Amino acid sequence: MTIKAPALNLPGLGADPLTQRIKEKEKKWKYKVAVLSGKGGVGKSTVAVNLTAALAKMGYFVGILDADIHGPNVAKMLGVEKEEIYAEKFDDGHFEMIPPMADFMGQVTPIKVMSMGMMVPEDQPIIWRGALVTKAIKQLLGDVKWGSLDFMIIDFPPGTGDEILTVVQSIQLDAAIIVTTPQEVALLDTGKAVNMMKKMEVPYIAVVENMSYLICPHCGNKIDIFGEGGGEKLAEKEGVDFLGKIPIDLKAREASDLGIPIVLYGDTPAAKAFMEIAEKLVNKLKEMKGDEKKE
Ligand SMILES: Nc1ncnc2c1ncn2[C@@H]1O[C@H](COP(=O)(O)OP(=O)(O)OP(=O)(O)O)[C@@H](O)[C@H]1O
Repeated sequence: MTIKAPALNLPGLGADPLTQRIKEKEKKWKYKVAVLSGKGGVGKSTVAVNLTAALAKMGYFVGILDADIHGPNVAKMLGVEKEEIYAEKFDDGHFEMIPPMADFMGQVTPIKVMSMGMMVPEDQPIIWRGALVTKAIKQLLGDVKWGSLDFMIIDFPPGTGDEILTVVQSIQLDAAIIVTTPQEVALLDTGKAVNMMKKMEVPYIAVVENMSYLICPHCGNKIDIFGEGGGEKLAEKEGVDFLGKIPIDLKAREASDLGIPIVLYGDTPAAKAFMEIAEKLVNKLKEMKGDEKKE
């Protein structure tokens, strides 16, 4: 007896339950923003965490997904690294992890955090190969009880690898924020990340320049140690937006080690720059989606 052949149940074709769950969850996230960088160490996670905290400070409900499988630091930067993660079991047998909320000095914030670092045992080295990366990222999107969010912020590893591809193929990103520093070596790689986002047809692409200048702690003067405008010129050349510059903040390391974002740590020039960048981003996204602008 022959029967009509069923379609192959391949991941990515929309037939598998995890892909379906991601699609359902995505409907409850208003704005989806990726934070990435061409080069490592430029402060991408610092920008992702502070953008998240700035949005929370503005009254938004924010989820942050740390998709940096090689160096997941977001949870530590938000002070939730040692949390025990609980999960809910569903009737069909799948589990969903419950993301912890970040709290600073006893005050709970509207920030839900989920990081690869929380989900893999610290004492077991994992060799991250393509299929593993894809599965892990998809689980962090679809097997987490994210609920309704104003913003879903995703922090990626540096470069243009599998993690970004998986996310872009799984959900419809609204924006990609590409972090650079003013140095030539960083700018070269930043151009590649911008072009990847263009190829992926992400609707809004913008560059942020981190560690751009120093404010002299004694005299309050701005010191341009790297010369002017590398990130801004690159954005202009590539035809994407430039969202702003963040100065070197001498309190950044202290804040990061304490698990407190700079924007919640003190009234520093970097904190002010992060708030301005977050406001510009909110206004841009609202404008794009035809939502009411923040005054
Ligand atoms: N504006 C800033 N002023 C001072 N220090 C900063 C600033 N931004 C980031 N840093 C510091 O630079 C270091 C690297 O930052 P971060 O971990 O955010 O970079 P990254 O690009 O995410 O790194 P990776 O390549 O590992 O993903 C950290 O010690 C952080 O505290």
